[in-house]
Amino acid sequence: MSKPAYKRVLLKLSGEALMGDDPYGINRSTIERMVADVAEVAKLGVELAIVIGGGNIFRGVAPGAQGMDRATADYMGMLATVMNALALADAMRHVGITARVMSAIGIEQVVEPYVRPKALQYLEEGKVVVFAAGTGNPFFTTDTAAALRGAEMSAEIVLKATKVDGVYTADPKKDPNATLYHKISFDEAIASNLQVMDATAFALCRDQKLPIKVFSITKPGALMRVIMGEDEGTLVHV
Ligand SMILES: Nc1ncnc2c1ncn2[C@@H]1O[C@H](COP(=O)(O)OP(=O)(O)O)[C@@H](O)[C@H]1O
Ligand SMILES: O=c1ccn([C@@H]2O[C@H](COP(=O)(O)OP(=O)(O)O)[C@@H](O)[C@H]2O)c(=O)[nH]1
Repeated sequence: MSKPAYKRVLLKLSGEALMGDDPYGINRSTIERMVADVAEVAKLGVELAIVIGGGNIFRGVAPGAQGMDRATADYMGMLATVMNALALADAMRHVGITARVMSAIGIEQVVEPYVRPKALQYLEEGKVVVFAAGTGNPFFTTDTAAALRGAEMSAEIVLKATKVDGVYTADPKKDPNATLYHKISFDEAIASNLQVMDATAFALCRDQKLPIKVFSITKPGALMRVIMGEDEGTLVHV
């Protein structure tokens, strides 16, 4: 049997993908399907660190946040990721995977704080670590948190599981003529201002020589194919 291509990965799960076809929130069958994919990979012995987004919850409260101070709205967004992280860890428990949630902002009664050596220890013990609250700072995104935690955990690659199946020449949701890249360099992605990930995340990964794979979370078996090093999604490389 072929072996996984990676020993340790940082998986960024889109918050917005969690809502499935619902207008906002967490869709039960969607999260169960995502967790089934993750469990399959964890059972291969691949060490999994996960950063989860918050767009699915934050989008629901966004109309009420209009005109709000940006930093305050961002803290609400970070709290949304904590809710998703708790839901994700609980769904993993249901399928026999031990997960630990660590938060970048202090809310000790709810989840333990992020402590790098502790996170590394969990990974070595074969537990899945779910990083909540992004970087803990407003004006950042969970994509940047994925780049940061990926570097801190010495992950071999950042896997961005999103709603599209890779990086396109333009936003495929807006431009029907956009074509998919098989691979693209960080410099090219930044210079072309491709919006699939923010420039801060791209720059951090480029400087740390941490490659990114962008692929679809809704496509059956895509995560496993990425883990096995098969041809799937787009590789963003140095
Ligand atoms: N050049 C591009 N290639 C692929 N996707 C793009 C591009 N430009 C914009 N996008 C959009 O970026 C979205 C993914 O980024 P984001 O909204 O941050 O998702 P996530 O919730 O996964 O973090 C895609 O759904 C896609 O519509
Ligand atoms: O380090 C971070 C990470 C996230 N956020 C806030 O949390 C929200 C939810 O994260 P994101 O949009 O990245 O989630 P996703 O796109 O994956 O659903 C963001 O919009 C920001 O408002 C933040 O302020 N700092």
